[in-house]
Amino acid sequence: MPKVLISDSMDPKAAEIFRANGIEVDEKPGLSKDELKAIIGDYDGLAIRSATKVTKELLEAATNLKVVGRAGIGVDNVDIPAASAKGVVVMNTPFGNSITTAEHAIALMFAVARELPQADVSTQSGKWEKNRFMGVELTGKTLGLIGAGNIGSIVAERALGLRMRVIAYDPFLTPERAIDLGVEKVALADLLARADFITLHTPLTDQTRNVLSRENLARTKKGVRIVNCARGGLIDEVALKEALESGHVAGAALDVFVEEPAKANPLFGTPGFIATPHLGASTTEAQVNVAIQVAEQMSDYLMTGGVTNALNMPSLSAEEAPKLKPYMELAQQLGSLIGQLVGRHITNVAIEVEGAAADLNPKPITGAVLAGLMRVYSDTVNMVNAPFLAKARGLDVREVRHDREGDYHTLVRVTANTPDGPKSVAGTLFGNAKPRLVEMLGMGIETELFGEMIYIANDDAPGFIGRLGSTLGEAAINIGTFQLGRRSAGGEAVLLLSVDHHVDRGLLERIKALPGVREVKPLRF
Ligand SMILES: NC(=O)C1=CN([C@@H]2O[C@H](COP(=O)(O)OP(=O)(O)OC[C@H]3O[C@@H](n4cnc5c(N)ncnc54)[C@H](O)[C@@H]3O)[C@@H](O)[C@H]2O)C=CC1
Ligand SMILES: O=C(O)CCC(=O)C(=O)O
Repeated sequence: MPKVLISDSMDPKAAEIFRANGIEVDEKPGLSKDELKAIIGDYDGLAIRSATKVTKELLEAATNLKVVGRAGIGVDNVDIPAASAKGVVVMNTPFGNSITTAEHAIALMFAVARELPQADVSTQSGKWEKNRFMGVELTGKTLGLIGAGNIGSIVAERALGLRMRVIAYDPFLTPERAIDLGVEKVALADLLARADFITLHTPLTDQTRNVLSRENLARTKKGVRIVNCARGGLIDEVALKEALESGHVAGAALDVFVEEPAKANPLFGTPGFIATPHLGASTTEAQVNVAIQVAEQMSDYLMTGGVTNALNMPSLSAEEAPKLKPYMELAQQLGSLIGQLVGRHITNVAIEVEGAAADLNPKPITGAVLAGLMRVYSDTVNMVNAPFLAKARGLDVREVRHDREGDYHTLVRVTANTPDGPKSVAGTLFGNAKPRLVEMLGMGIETELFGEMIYIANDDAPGFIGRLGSTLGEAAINIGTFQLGRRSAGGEAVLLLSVDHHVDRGLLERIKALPGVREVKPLRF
């Protein structure tokens, strides 16, 4: 039974869903880094929000971990390259809290326009400072969105409803989408110069870090009001404090900070400044959404291999997964066979699909071929880390999709280029479900690939099979299946046999010494 740890506070629905799926679950929010490291080795899955930091160090201790699920959007608390290298899938829930976070941005925009928190503190302290709190209307003002993805788009929609004019800086926003949203796509400099309000909705990346730097803050319109419900690090906090103090920025509301939890921050106490403790996603609705979604996605992966919203491997929809599963098994077997045949001498690999296979998403098939192939380098390789391992080894991978109709209704062929020339293997599915090898090194041969097998290349000559049978019999090795293929009568032949027992090196040497044998290799699937 797989085990999942929920290490941040999460709606109880998550644990319910894990249990309903036959997964054991422990809920331990608030563990220290060392406490988490000490127990993480027991778990197959880790469900988190933003407090848990999934570092390289934690991943090294996570010897059984298969999946990290982020109940939320931002994954800057997960070292994704390290997770990928370890073969751990990282998933998020990209939509569950978008409306809630957009609403928080709108709420902060109102709060900063009318200084609501400051007015509340003043009023409850017995002052009646009607003249102190002179606000501004949102109607007719220009809102500048930095980032117009899911959350930015919802903010735009709401702001247009409030009769604001919306301009957006987002290099990935297409002109068509901008028209659909009713926003004007602008350059950053234009946005800074024109916006009365700026809200930020991008992830924190090397490109977005400090997007509101000291220089860019200086380029904003005097009296601008700024809201950040995305990530700390998008704004230079010290420069923002100084801009608030000088009056260049009239107000700022931040939900996110460079250092979180933000127990102390340069901005605290600055006039015109409002803070919330990373509450963007904190509504009952959003927390239920993300808890359900993350638990369903993780359960699906742990119990069936289905992949949704993964950040480091191709997704497999519930519709695609059953169709792709036998292909992935076939692809993994073919990758494994070619890897075992040619060892580490591969410089590039081509994965060709034709017939029914050509209509499928090629990425999972490629991932599975590489997972099989890269086993020659590592025992811990899987679909997640195989493409990274292949890249690290400088393996050039090509996907080819043929429209032609071949001899088989569906076919996957894997060709590896080696210093001795190209070597290929191909397979099909019997009954759309059972993987079968149908071609090996250019010769037709039909067999399942399973358990312990022996590959022999030999001269096609009378008496060979008898001698081979006797050699195996003398070693008390029982043959399970036995398949032959040959290039031409009396020419090169290949033989694939499955055996019920492990074949030791001595026996392989004796087979190799038989007359007519060109090559012998043990295979394991
Ligand atoms: N405060 C909170 O509790 C929450 C914060 N968030 C934060 O909000 C961020 C945005 O979330 P979504 O809208 O769902 O993500 P998204 O991926 O749908 O949108 C992000 C947008 O940023 C744009 N972008 C990327 N690089 C950019 C750049 N250099 N300059 C300008 N735009 C750029 C992208 O093109 C994309 O349209 C998340 O990454 C997360 O960090 C999300 C949920 C809750
Ligand atoms: O889980 C939370 O409260 C934070 C949500 C968040 O920041 C995100 O989804 O990116």
